[in-house]
Amino acid sequence: MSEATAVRGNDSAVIFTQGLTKRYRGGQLAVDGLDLSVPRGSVFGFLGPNGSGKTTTIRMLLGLIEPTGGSAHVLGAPMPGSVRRVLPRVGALIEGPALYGFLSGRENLLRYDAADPTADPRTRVARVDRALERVGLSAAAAKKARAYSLGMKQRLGLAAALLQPRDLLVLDEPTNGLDPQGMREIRALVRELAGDGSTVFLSSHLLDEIEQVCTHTAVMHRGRLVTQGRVEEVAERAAGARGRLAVTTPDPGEAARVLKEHGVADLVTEGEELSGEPPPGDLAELNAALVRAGVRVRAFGLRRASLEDVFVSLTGEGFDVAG
Ligand SMILES: Nc1ncnc2c1ncn2[C@@H]1O[C@H](COP(=O)(O)OP(=O)(O)OP(=O)(O)O)[C@@H](O)[C@H]1O
Repeated sequence: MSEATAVRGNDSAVIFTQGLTKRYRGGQLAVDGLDLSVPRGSVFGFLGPNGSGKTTTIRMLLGLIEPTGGSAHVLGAPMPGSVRRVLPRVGALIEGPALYGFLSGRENLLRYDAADPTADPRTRVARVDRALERVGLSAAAAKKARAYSLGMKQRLGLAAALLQPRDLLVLDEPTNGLDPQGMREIRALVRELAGDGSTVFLSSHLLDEIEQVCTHTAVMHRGRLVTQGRVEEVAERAAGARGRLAVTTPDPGEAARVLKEHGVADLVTEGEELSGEPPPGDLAELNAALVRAGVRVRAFGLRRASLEDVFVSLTGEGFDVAG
């Protein structure tokens, strides 16, 4: 059936939850019966609008709060019971890194490394320099952290998560608050980290971020899982295997008539762009029919459904609603 089932079968899930649930003391059901399966080596995008339960889930996965129901396994071990065994193998960046503003970037990392009882002090400096280099902060390493931009602070947080080799990186909204350039840089860095073989689990409320960076995704809505799997599969599953037909033309009225006549359903016209459900059969014929009718076609093709389409079709709501 789904990717999740396959992963369960071959035991390669780095994160695996069953019925994971968190009800806060005030009664708020923040996460409701979550079954999550994160394949080894994936860049897994945990997607949902603000308030959909992402941070609560991450906090449970890292053993920072106790679930009120269900179970969570991280790197094969139950959480929060195995925190001591699991956390040294997990690099985490949650809710912005905690930094000392009066220390330089390098000094912050040296301190961070010194707080890790498993870190060998003799190799500390080399380790810190390698991490700084990895995130592109070598040149700014001597600057005080308070003079860092938000993007540089995020990089420094990532560097802290990378001091040791990690099997899993957990990043909670790593591009939150960054300008477009900062976002691009952090995304490129995440791709690079994933290329090194660790599994990356990142949360985001940005659909295009997940589409650009991730191999897999799980979509949350009001504490519940809406769908999960490979990004392309998730997009296809909800919108039908073929996606939507998209036509650009300066003759939208005539184009709409021809498309309808040829069985294109759910037709939407926005200026010179038309889109609709493609009819069965050869689309080349449809294109030829447009041209025969005198429609000047600028572009004609199938557009893959976006994660936004998926979210809207599965929840009946736009993505911007807060849970
Ligand atoms: N400590 C808490 N006590 C009570 N309710 C909480 C607590 N933390 C979060 N919540 C509620 O639980 C729900 C899920 O919040 P959570 O922070 O997990 O969502 P999120 O998807 O991470 O959103 P955001 O991106 O805004 O952080 C929200 O309705 C939130 O108000």
